[in-house]
Amino acid sequence: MAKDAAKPVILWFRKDLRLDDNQALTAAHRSGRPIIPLYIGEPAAAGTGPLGAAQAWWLHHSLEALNRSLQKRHGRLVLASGEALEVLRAFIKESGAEAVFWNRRYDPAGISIDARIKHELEKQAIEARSFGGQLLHEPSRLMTGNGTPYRVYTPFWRALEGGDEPEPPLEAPAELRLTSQLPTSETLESWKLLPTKPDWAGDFVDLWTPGEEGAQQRLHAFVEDALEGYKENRDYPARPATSMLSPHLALGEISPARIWDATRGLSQRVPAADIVHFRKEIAWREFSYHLLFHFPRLASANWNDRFDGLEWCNDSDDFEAWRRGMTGYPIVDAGMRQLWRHGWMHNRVRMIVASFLIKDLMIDWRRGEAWFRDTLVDADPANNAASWQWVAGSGADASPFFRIFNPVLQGEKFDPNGDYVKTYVPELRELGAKYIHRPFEAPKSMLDEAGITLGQTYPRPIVDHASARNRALAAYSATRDAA
Ligand SMILES: Cc1cc2nc3c(=O)[nH]c(=O)nc-3n(C[C@H](O)[C@H](O)[C@H](O)COP(=O)(O)OP(=O)(O)OC[C@H]3O[C@@H](n4cnc5c(N)ncnc54)[C@H](O)[C@@H]3O)c2cc1C
Repeated sequence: MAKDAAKPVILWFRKDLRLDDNQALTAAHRSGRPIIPLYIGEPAAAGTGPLGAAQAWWLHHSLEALNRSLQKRHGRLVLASGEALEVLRAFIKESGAEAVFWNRRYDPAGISIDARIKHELEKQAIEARSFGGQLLHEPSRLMTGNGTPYRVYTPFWRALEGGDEPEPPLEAPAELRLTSQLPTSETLESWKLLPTKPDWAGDFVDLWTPGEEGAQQRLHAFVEDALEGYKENRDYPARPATSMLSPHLALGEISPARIWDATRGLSQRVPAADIVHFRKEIAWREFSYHLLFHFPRLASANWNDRFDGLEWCNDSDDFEAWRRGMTGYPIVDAGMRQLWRHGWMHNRVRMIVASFLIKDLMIDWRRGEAWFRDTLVDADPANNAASWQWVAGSGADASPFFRIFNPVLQGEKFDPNGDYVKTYVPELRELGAKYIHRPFEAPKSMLDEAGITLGQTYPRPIVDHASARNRALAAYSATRDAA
C-alpha cells in the first residue's frame, strides 16, 4: 500500500535507547518521512512486569541522554505512559502518522504485546514494521541440524562462530527529519523513576554514565585497556578487567553488533584467545535469549522439572542476611554490598552469591532472581533467569547441583589479597590476607588487632558451609529418588 511521504512515522523506542546501529531508526530515516520519536512508559500490569528500582534509575538518565542526542538533531523525545496500543492509537490520531517502526524485543511478554499491536495496527491500515538489532542474530536463526533449538551452549557457540558474521553496524544518521509539530510530551520527572528518600543511588554516578555516549566510551576504554588479558583477568573481581557494558546492553544503548565489530581487526595487538573469550561471553547472552525465546517458561519455572520436587528452606532471616551482605562469609557479603552500592556485581561473585543462596541457605533461586531484578542496573530477563537456573542446576546446560562453591576457597582463589572484600566490607579492612576470607578462624589476638569483634562488628557465619553442603546434597538426592 503506497504511503504518503508527508505523513509521519512513529519511531517507538524501547530497549534500544540509541541512535547508533538502530535499524528501526535508519529505516524511518530512509523512508524520508518526518519522524516522531516516542518512548512509552508501559504499566507493569500490561505484562512487561515492574521495572526494577535500579534499572528505573538508569532508565531516567538514559531517556535524558537520548533526548539530548535528539535535541542535537533539532528534535526531542516524546514521552507518554499507558498501554502501548492505546498510546500509539492516540498518537496516530493526533499526528496523522501512517506508520510505526520499532526494534523487536525477545522476552515472552514483549513478544506477545508486540504481536497484538502489529495485528491491531495493520487492521487499521497502519504500517507496523519491526526490526532486529537487540541480538547478533534472530533467536531462530541458529538451530540444530534437526531444526530444534539448542539446549547446550558449546554447539550453539560453534554454530555462531562458524556461521555468517553479524551484519555490520549502521552509523547513526547525521541529520534526522523530525516532525515540526511534535505531540505534547509528559515530563520525565512526573514518572518518578529516581529514588528520593533515601537516595540509595548516590554512589551509582561514581561508576556509571547512562546513555549511548557512556556506552561508546566504555566500549572504547575496554578495547584499549582491558581486552588484552581478558581471558585470565575476568575472573578476579578486584581487577578492572571486564567491559561493564551489561547495563548499556540491557537498555539497548549499544548494540551487540557494535561491540562485536569493535573486536574485529585487533589480532596484531590483542591475543586471539582474549578476543574469542570475550565474544564467547557475548554469545552467552545470545544463548540466554535463544533459550528464553524457545522455552519461555525459563523465566519463572525450573527448566528441568526434576527440581520442582526440591524442598527449599526459604528462611526469611537467612534471606535478609544475604540481601544485606551480613552472612559472615566475606566474599558473599562483599558481592551483595557491591550490588547495593553500585547496582552491579562482578560475574564470578554473582556465581558465588547465587550458589550460597541456593545451596548453602536452600532458598529458592526465584527469590534471588527477583532480588537481582530489582537491584541490578543490568537486570535482563534472559541473562538473569538463565544464569540463576545455571547456578541452581535446574537450567539448560547448567552447572550440576552437586557442584557447590565453597565461599572461602572461592574467595581465596579469586581475591587472594582480599582487595575486593576490603573495598566493600570495610570493617574487615585491617585483617591480613591469611584470614580475610575466614575471619571466623582467625586467632582472637589478630581480630583484636584488626578491630574486629565477631558477632558485633562483623557477623559470624550464618551457616556452617560443610553442614550446609551436606544438607543441600541430601535434599537434591531426595529429589532424585523421588523422580
Ligand atoms: C546469578 C547471575 C545473575 C545474572 N544476572 C544478569 C543480568 O540480570 N543481566 C546481565 O546482563 N547479566 C547477568 N548475569 C551475567 C553476567 O554476570 C553479567 O552479564 C556480567 O557480569 C556483566 O559484566 P560485564 O558487562 O563487565 O561482562 P563482560 O565480561 O565484559 O561480558 C560482556 C557481555 O557479555 C554478556 N555476558 C557476560 N557474561 C555472561 C553470562 N554469564 N551470561 C550471559 N551473558 C553474559 C553480558 O551482556 C556482558 O555485558 C548474571 C550472572 C549470574 C551468575
